[in-house]
Amino acid sequence: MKKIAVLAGDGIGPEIMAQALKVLTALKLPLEFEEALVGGVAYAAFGHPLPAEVVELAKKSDAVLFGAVGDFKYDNLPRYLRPEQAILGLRKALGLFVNLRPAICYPELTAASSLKPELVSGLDLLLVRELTGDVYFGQPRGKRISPDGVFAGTEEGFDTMRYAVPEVERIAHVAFKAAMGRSKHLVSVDKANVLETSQVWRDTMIKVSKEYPEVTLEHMYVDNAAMQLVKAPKKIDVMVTGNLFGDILSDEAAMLTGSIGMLASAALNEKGQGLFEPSHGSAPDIAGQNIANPLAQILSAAMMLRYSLGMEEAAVRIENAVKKVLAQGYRTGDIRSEGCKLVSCSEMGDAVVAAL
Ligand SMILES: NC(=O)c1ccc[n+]([C@@H]2O[C@H](COP(=O)([O-])OP(=O)(O)OC[C@H]3O[C@@H](n4cnc5c(N)ncnc54)[C@H](O)[C@@H]3O)[C@@H](O)[C@H]2O)c1
Ligand SMILES: CC(C)[C@H](C(=O)O)[C@@H](O)C(=O)O
Ligand SMILES: [Mg+2]
Repeated sequence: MKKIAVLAGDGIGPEIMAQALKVLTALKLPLEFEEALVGGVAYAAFGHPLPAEVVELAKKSDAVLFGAVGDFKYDNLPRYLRPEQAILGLRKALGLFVNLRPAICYPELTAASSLKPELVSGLDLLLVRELTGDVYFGQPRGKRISPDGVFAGTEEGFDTMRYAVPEVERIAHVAFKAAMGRSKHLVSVDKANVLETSQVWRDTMIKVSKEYPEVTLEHMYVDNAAMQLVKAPKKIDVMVTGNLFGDILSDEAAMLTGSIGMLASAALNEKGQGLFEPSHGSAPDIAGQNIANPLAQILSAAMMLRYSLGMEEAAVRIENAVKKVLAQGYRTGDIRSEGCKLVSCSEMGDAVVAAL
């Protein structure tokens, strides 16, 4: 029996999580689920977005299935109490430095993509994002009275962008291994023309590339990468980048697949333990209406079966069921197209269960 920590969170989190649980339950796998509150709902109940018990639950579980956290009503809380700290805190506490975000454009969704069908048809791009370093976690950071410069004496915010060589090495190995199993072409994204952090990143990528002579390593500045993603995304197969650039580029990549509601995400540590969540947020604008797309959450559950639980066959069953419901014409509002069968969030979950 494998133990899954189920952390649905805020906004659409509980709505999409219910669909993923429906699908997992229908597969009759040896899984037991333990639910807990995180994010804004945990702050409201316990005064903290990530209670210590939840970290313990996550650590002793075989995997974490995460929904989404956040609500604009918490925007004025200090950073350490904001709902987003739940996901950031879990990534740090579990050492989840690998983030895999596959951007796959299913044939039926080429019309829903933000790009012309010919640019995205057949798209299957893997974004490998470093997840526990960079400006997200670098110290020092804070707010202070500016000590120098033109704006000295005024309030300023500051963060520290940093990457240590071993930190880049370990994500580089993940990315090169992924490239070895695919087209043997790796694009590393940085801003080495401006940032010291990126120079360390690039030098380390070049050093690690010597261990993978079959892989062609290409470097791209992040501004160009943002452009290439919409110009010719199929020229990119595996893309590796840091935490901040990866966050931004993954939302951009999501729109090539038709919707942010299609982009699954796996966060893994050295032991293969993982947290699985859709790449999108809590979508407060559509929460409570049963209209969110649950497919990224359902596909994240499939990634959980594959990467943390060794249940490849069940993962493939879910992915095939998703392909089937799309072929059958079922669409939530975000991926609707002419002639489709427009369904609610829960109806989409039911359709996937029926298609298993
Ligand atoms: N991992 C996470 O938990 C996570 C990720 C991103 C953002 N957030 C948080 O979520 C909150 C809202 O952030 P945001 O609005 O910038 O980003 P968002 O991803 O929540 O929403 C952006 C847009 O995409 C739409 N959308 C998102 N998911 C969808 C789905 N499954 N189906 C249909 N439409 C979908 C939303 O309706 C919205 O219009 C913020 O508090 C933010 O910090 C959390
Ligand atoms: C909610 C936020 C902290 C998170 C991030 O920036 O990593 C989200 O945008 C994501 O992409 O998972
Ligand atoms: Mg993001």
